[in-house]
This record gives sequence, structure tokens and C-alpha cells, in this order.
Amino acid sequence: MNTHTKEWQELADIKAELAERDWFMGTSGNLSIREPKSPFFYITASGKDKRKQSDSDFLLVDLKGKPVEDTNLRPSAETLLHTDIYRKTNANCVLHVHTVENNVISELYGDEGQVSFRNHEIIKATGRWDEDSELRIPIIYNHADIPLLSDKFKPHVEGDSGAVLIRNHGITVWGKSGLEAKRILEACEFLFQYQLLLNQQKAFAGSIR
Ligand SMILES: CSCCC(=O)C(=O)COP(=O)(O)O
Ligand SMILES: [Zn+2]
Repeated sequence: MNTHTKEWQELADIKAELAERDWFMGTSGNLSIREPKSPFFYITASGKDKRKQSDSDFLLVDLKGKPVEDTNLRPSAETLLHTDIYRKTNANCVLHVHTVENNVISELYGDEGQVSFRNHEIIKATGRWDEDSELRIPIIYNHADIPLLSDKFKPHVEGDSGAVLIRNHGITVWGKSGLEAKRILEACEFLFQYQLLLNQQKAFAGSIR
């Protein structure tokens, strides 16, 4: 019998979809979702191959990232970034993935501390509907010390939805719902792929002039 909550199942479905895209290379990535009417959230267990599905994919933790149930599972090594978001905002879902594209973009624009996009229809997927809307994604240094990484990450957690790139590491996005977080993640990855292809085409056009 399946005794998982609706939120557990929603996170499992999102995980399966992101796995289908091959966004969990080398056991990377972590996902979480708030359990409503409780101060807790489900988060992926650390170090697992997130392409695989099992009943022990997620564990329930408190807003300090500590397991609240008897378990031999360890919460994600990056749980602190999830707690930063849940403590500061009303977001209900956090997604973190490593892709080649988000890593290359973070390295190309890392010295500027951000990457910005304008005049793209897909920016609407992030909730920005004005014609001249800008999507600005901060890029932070990839500190190996997670409390230090969290200190640098926190100032960029400003609303109930958002995205931050960690240089040569990955992206963390959050939203009010699983659907919103996934939409923002997909829009960001679309824009990263677009920008890399555009840069390549411009370089090629420049080289044949
Ligand atoms: C092998 S990737 C290094 C850790 C990481 O960045 C990541 O996203 C996965 O860590 P977790 O503890 O959540 O499995
Ligand atoms: Zn990571």
C-alpha cells in the first residue's frame, strides 16, 4: 500500500521528470517540497542516484535540516540552502540540478556576478509578464564549506520564487509550488542553451567574415 503524502508523490513525479532529462549526472542534484500544515519538508537523501526511484528517496526534515523521523537516510549535503529558502520565503518547492549548460553559463558570466536575459517570450514562465521584463540570475562562488555557501546564497533569496547559479556547480530554483519551480528551472535551462548556441553562432559568423 502506498502511504506517501500527496507532496511526497509530487516530488517523486518531479524527480522522475528531471531524471528523464538526464539532469542528475553523477548522483548530483537535490529536491525538496514542504509538507503543508507542518514546519517540515521532504528532501532527497544524500548521495543517491536520483535517476532511480524508491520508497527511500526522500526523508522529512525540520527547518534546521534535521530528520524528524527515525531513519538511516542522510539528508542532502546541501540541505542548508533549502532551509535558507523555506525560512525566508513562502516557497514550497526547491530544485537543484547540475547541467553542462548551467555550469558553462556560470563560468562565462561568473566574474560579472550575474547573467541577465531580456526580450525572450519564455521569461513569462518565471512570472514576468511585461514586454521589457528582465530575468537576472545571480552567480555565486562555489564554496565547499556549506555554511559559508549558505551565507553567500541567503542574500539572493528575496521572494517566493527565484533562481541562483552556483559557479561551476549548478542552479537552485524555488517556487510557490512544484509546478512553478519546475517551470522556472526549465525556463532558465532553455535560456542557458539559447545563450550558448547564440554565442557559438556569433563566434562562427565572426570567424568566416
Ligand atoms: C556528486 S555531486 C556533489 C554534491 C552535490 O553538489 C549535489 O548536488 C548532490 O548532493 P546530495 O548530498 O544532495 O546528494
Ligand atoms: Zn549540487
